[in-house]
Amino acid sequence: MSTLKIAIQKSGRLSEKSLQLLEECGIKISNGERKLKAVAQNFPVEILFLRDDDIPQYVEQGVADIGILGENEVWEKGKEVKVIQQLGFAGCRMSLAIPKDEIYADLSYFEGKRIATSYPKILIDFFAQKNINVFIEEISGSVEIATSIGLADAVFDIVSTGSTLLMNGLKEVETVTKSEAVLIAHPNLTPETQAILNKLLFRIQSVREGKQNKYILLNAPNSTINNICSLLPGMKSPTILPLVNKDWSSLHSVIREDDYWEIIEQLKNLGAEGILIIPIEKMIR
Ligand SMILES: Nc1ncnc2c1ncn2[C@@H]1O[C@H](COP(=O)(O)OP(=O)(O)OP(=O)(O)O)[C@@H](O)[C@H]1O
Ligand SMILES: O=P(O)(O)OC[C@H]1O[C@H](OP(=O)(O)OP(=O)(O)O)[C@H](O)[C@@H]1O
Ligand SMILES: [Mg+2]
Repeated sequence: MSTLKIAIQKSGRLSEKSLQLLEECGIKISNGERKLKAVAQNFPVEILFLRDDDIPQYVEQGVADIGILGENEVWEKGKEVKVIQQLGFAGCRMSLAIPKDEIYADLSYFEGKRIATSYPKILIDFFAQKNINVFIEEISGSVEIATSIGLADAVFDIVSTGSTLLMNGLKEVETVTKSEAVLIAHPNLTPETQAILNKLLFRIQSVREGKQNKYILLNAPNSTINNICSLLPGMKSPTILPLVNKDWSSLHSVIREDDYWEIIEQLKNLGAEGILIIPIEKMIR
């Protein structure tokens, strides 16, 4: 029987969330300490635990069928792989930073400067597009230290909270791009592995939709229930149930996580009471 080979990061920023996603998709993996390969007990997948930098190459070669990694690594490696799904975690930006006391006006600051980075390809492409000449110092980690040790004039690296830059006396001056974890696939999967991938994608989609939405229950006077329904259209339409108090109803619906603080004010103004917002584990439209 065919299996889908999934490459995930062995240890690092993406490891825990990648495993968690597979578990939320109902895939049971028992990875013994230090094992680099695991077979799921209840779904035809094999997990390969790798360095994230190597994942694009393995997926291009077909050693792994799919992989989970930061989109930044996909751009940097430039391999022949398909990005098939944004995964909504490991969100970060890739920025240029310079010593905090430097005066900065615009990108022309970087003309002729030395920039330390672990992402030379992304940076070369960026400055080529802007017609600015820079010298790149490629290093594989601790990039933010480069200016203070005299290796470079500026750095280009991943930024999330900005605290690494701050601790190293740097300021962020340009965001070059934004990245998050993505699922990539080999461009030509066999029909059998593609069928397993389709099942997995369906599960990922329902987990992601679940996270992006909330179940909402509330009580409201019958006089305003129609107005409330138009605020909360739900998946098909809201459910309305009578309360023992004949002038009131209970309404059940689904609301997007991003919208609910906004809408809750309006619901309260329409007389809604006893509003409950409940997490959804999986959602299938
Ligand atoms: N501070 C951060 N906030 C959010 N996402 C991040 C952050 N740092 C890195 N990432 C994302 O996580 C990915 C993996 O980062 P990590 O630091 O674990 O990589 P690494 O040191 O290259 O690991 P490996 O040993 O597997 O090569 C990055 O490519 C990026 O997409
Ligand atoms: O803006 P911040 O929230 O401070 O995050 C940014 C830092 O996070 C990453 O490194 P990581 O901590 O993963 O260490 P690494 O050097 O092992 O990659 C990245 O390379 C930055 O250094
Ligand atoms: Mg790496």
